[in-house]
Amino acid sequence: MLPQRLFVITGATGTGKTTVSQYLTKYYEIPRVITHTTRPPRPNEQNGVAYYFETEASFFTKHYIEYVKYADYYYGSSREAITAAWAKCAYASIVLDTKGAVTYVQTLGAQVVPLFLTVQQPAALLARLAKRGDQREMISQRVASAEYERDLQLPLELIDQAQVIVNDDWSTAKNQLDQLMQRYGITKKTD
Ligand SMILES: Nc1nc2c(ncn2[C@@H]2O[C@H](COP(=O)(O)OP(=O)(O)O)[C@@H](O)[C@H]2O)c(=O)[nH]1
Ligand SMILES: Nc1ncnc2c1ncn2[C@@H]1O[C@H](COP(=O)(O)OP(=O)(O)O)[C@@H](O)[C@H]1O
Repeated sequence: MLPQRLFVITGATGTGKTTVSQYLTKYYEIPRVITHTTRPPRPNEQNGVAYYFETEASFFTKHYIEYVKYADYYYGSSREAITAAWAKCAYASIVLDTKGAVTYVQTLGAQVVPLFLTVQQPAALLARLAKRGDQREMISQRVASAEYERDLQLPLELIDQAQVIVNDDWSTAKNQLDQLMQRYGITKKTD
């Protein structure tokens, strides 16, 4: 039986975490663990697909491995959700802020494969967020947050552990992901 592994995808807003998780689902059939948030949905985000969208009252009725406050909203992930993803597949991915990524490495140890996404010029992220359809006030609020600033840097706790993916160019990042999947013996399903 394959060992159960969790690809923890982390990095600042706009660096491509969701894009990477969608790529792993589409081409490697790796399901993403859906987390909970009190942030309002963006255009095209569906409840139960992008996140479980919660009110502050409903958020605190769930059982979390960890939860964080990020740019004024709560985000949390449950052990039940990971167990459900692993029931479908030996591998799963989850998209977390760097604080959550560190907690996962410390809690699940070798089962976690952290991927840290970055870009050489963080200023380029603003245009990506606008193109994604984020509202201007939400972009300003996000980039002004201490969490955004923090997540631009690889945390000390992940320095020897994380695969760093510089996502300036998507085809280069994709190649790096394909090589990583090969190393874990995970075959590409479609091209
Ligand atoms: N620690 C933790 N972080 C989460 C969780 N769910 C989402 N996040 C992170 O919260 C941050 C904000 O997410 P979001 O508002 O969707 O912004 P995005 O990074 O621009 O897509 C991102 O770094 C997400 O990876 C969670 O359950 N726990
Ligand atoms: N290498 C890239 N070059 C240009 N745009 C990109 C690249 N990778 C992702 N994007 C786009 O940037 C936006 C933010 O990516 P996303 O995956 O939503 O980031 P995150 O989940 O980290 O906030 C999306 O519209 C996505 O399509």
